[in-house]
Amino acid sequence: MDMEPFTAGLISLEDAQQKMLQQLQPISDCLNVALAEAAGRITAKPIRSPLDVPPFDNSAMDGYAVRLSDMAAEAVLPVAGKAFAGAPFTGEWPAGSVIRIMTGAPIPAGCDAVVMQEQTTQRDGGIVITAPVQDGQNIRRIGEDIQAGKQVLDAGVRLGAAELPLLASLGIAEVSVLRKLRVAIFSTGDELQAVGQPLAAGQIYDTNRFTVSLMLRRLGCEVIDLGVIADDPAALRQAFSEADRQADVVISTGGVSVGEADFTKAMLEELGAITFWKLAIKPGKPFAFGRLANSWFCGLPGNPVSAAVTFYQLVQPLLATLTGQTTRIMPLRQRARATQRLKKSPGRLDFQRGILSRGDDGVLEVRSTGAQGSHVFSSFALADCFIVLERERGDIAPGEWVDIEPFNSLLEG
Ligand SMILES: Nc1nc2c(c(=O)[nH]1)N[C@H]1C(S)=C(S)[C@@H](COP(=O)(O)OP(=O)(O)OC[C@H]3O[C@@H](n4cnc5c(N)ncnc54)[C@H](O)[C@@H]3O)O[C@H]1N2
Ligand code: MOO
Repeated sequence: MDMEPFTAGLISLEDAQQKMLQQLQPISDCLNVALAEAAGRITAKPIRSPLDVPPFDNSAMDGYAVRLSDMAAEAVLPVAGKAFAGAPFTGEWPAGSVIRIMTGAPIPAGCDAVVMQEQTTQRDGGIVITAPVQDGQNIRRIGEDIQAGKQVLDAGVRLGAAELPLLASLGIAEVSVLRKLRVAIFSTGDELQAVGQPLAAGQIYDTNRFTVSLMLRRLGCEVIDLGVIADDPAALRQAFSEADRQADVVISTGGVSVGEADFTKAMLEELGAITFWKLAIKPGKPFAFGRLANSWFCGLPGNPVSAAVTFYQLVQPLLATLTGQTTRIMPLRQRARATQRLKKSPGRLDFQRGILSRGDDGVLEVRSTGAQGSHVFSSFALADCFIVLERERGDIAPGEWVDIEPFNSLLEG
């Protein structure tokens, strides 16, 4: 097979993820926050419902509350009163009559069923029911959705628009969440200039610290930004130590390959211990992971696409695991049909950037964003998914099936 050179000895993404995640112990420090402040936070404990939901039997329809014993063909039933959501019927309910009832209103005592308005006609100052009535129809029973005491959320759940309204519906005003993870970041490279400053000859703008800090904030972390560190062992040693003192996780970018100004891996070996270095993925090969005295260390490659891809594929599951999350740790993969030729050298697992669409036959299809170099960040701005191409595969022909991972909120606008 025409293997890409220099891929022997690289570890697979799955092995790397497993080696990394199995070492981690989730944090446990927690605090109570008001529900309105809890978006993006992670539950520290399972949450149980203090209430039955619904809290009382109520009507699912606008119509009439009836007793089955009052039902008779063609009978004209007078309306004895009204029940609204928030204003129950509390009077006497004479035999042979019905109660007008609105959706959400408490079911009057003795009521067997609710008949929707459309299945009645008005006659002689009362109503006639025009369809058969089943015992219990259109009544939403107390506790039908959630019973008091039932666990509604696990520990380790990120609170978003699906979870917070549920807690609001249960009247839970405060929730116990994990403290934010503290993540220290720095970029390495003598060539890097901060955005907003003019570029001198040979300089480029620091993209990676922007990417990493944005993704960390989206994941709800507290970011400790140590700036740009020169390609100098003494400066790096100091940055590593300062970051390790302050953070749960330290993330650097650049200097992790084999060049003469690449000191990241040596620093990790000097101040801590390497778990692995060099993955069989493209982009992102020189990613390094290990332990410092107090924190976990991720050395992301300098190329901007490589830094973003390794953050997405490795740092994201690391942060999720450190906060006790157990579901949706890995990006979801699906199959799609390639609409065009995709260039691929065997040897590494490729994460190419793609654009999804539906074919005329309704099948999910994917096309490339174009140039896939690990310095071509414009490939992200056009893309809405990764095209994940297995290690051993070569070029993909039009019509072949490929794995895709739709971008999650880290990469979406
Ligand atoms: N002889 C070899 N050379 C390289 C190999 C290899 O296996 N053997 N691997 C290549 C791969 S793959 C990658 S990825 C890069 C990663 O290198 P480093 O992590 O050491 O990164 P640098 O050399 O510092 O920078 C690479 C590239 O990216 C630019 N860069 C760095 N930081 C930033 C930043 N914060 N924002 C924007 N751009 C950044 C930097 O200027 C370089 O152009 O190594 C290959 N080489
Ligand atoms: O594998 Mo490196 O991350 O291209 O470009």
